[in-house]
Amino acid sequence: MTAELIYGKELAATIRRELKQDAAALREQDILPHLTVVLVGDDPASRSYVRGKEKASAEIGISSDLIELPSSTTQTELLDLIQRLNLDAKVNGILVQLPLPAHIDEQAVINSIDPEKDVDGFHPANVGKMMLGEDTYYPCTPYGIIQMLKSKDVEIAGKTAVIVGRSNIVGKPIGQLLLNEHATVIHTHSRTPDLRHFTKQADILIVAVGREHMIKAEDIREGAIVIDVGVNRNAAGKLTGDVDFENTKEVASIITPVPGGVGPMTITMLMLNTIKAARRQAAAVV
Ligand SMILES: NC(=O)C1=CN([C@@H]2O[C@H](COP(=O)(O)OP(=O)(O)OC[C@H]3O[C@@H](n4cnc5c(N)ncnc54)[C@H](OP(=O)(O)O)[C@@H]3O)[C@@H](O)[C@H]2O)C=CC1
Ligand SMILES: Nc1nc(=O)c2c([nH]1)NC[C@@H]1CN(c3ccc(C(=O)N[C@@H](CCC(=O)O)C(=O)O)cc3)C=[N+]21
Ligand SMILES: [Mg+2]
Repeated sequence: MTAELIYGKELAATIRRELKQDAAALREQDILPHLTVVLVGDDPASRSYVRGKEKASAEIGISSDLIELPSSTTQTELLDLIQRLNLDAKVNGILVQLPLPAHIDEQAVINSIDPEKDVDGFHPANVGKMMLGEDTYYPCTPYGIIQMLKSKDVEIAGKTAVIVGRSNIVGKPIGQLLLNEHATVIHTHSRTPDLRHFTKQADILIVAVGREHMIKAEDIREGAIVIDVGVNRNAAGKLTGDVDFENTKEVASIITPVPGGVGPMTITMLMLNTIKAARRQAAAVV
C-alpha cells in the first residue's frame, strides 16, 4: 500500500481564498484586521517563518507589521512593548515569535498578552478555554492538523491517537484537541521507555519532536495515519520532517509531507485567528 498524501499547502490555499473573502467583507464594514509580529534576535529559522506570515497576510488582505528587536532586549522592554500593543485599538492580533532569548521568561511574556489578542492561543486563559471545550483562539499548528484530518473525512472519534512530543505549542494542545474530538489520546516524550510500543498502537500518529527520521516504517501500524510536524534542516541543507517519509509512506494509509504539509496550515490558522480577533474586537466596541 502507498499512502494518500495530505497536501497542507493546497488545503491552505483553499482556506486562504475563503479568508480573503472574509477580509474583504470586513473591509466593507471598515474593519481592518491587523497582526503585529514581534521578533527578538536574529534566528534565521524564525526569520523565515516570519516572512511566511507576512506573505500570507498580504495575500489575504490582513495588514501586518513586524517589530524587530535586538537579542539584548530586556524582559521589561518587551513587556512594555506588549502593554502598548494591548492598548492599541488597531492591533487585533499579537504574535511574539518563539523561542525568545534565554534571559527572557517566555511564560511571563505570553501571560502579558491580552487574551483577546492572543492569536497564537498560548495564553493560559485561552489554553484553559480550549481544555474546557469553549470557543477561543486554538493554537495554530494543532488547529491546522485537525483541519487536515477533517479534509480527508478522517473519523477521529474512537480512534487511538498517539502524540510524540509534549511541547506547549504542539504536543500538549494537539492531544487536547484530539481528545475534544473524542479520540483516545496517548502522550509520549523523551522519558517514554519503548516508544515503539506506543507508536505501534496509533490509528493516528502525530510526531512533533524536531529530529530527522525519528519515526520509521517499522514504528507504525499498517494503515496508520501519520502527521509529521517536524521541520528540520538536515546536513545537506534540505528541509525534512521527523518521519522517514519514503519508507513510512509504504505502510501508512495517509501521511503528510515536509515541506508542504503542516507548516502552511499553521500560518493559515494564524490568519484565521487574526480575522476572528478583528471581528470579535469590533463587536466588543460600543
Ligand atoms: N510545521 C509547523 O507548523 C511547526 C513545526 N514545528 C517543528 O516541530 C518540531 C517540534 O517542535 P516543538 O514542539 O516546538 O519542540 P520542543 O523542542 O519544544 O519539544 C520537543 C518534544 O520532543 C520530545 N522528545 C525529544 N526527544 C525525544 C525522543 N527521543 N523520544 C520521544 N520524544 C522526544 C521532547 O520531550 P521532553 O518534553 O521530555 O523533553 C519534547 O516534548 C520541531 O522540528 C519544530 O521545528 C514546531 C511548531 C510548528
Ligand atoms: N509564537 C510562535 N508561534 C508559532 O506558531 C511558532 C513560533 N512562535 N515559533 C516557531 C514555530 C515554528 N512554526 C512554523 C510555521 C510555519 C512553518 C512552515 O510554513 N513551513 C514550511 C516551510 C518553510 C520554509 O521553507 O522554511 C513547510 O513546512 O512547508 C514551519 C514552522 C511556527 N512556530
Ligand atoms: Mg483594525
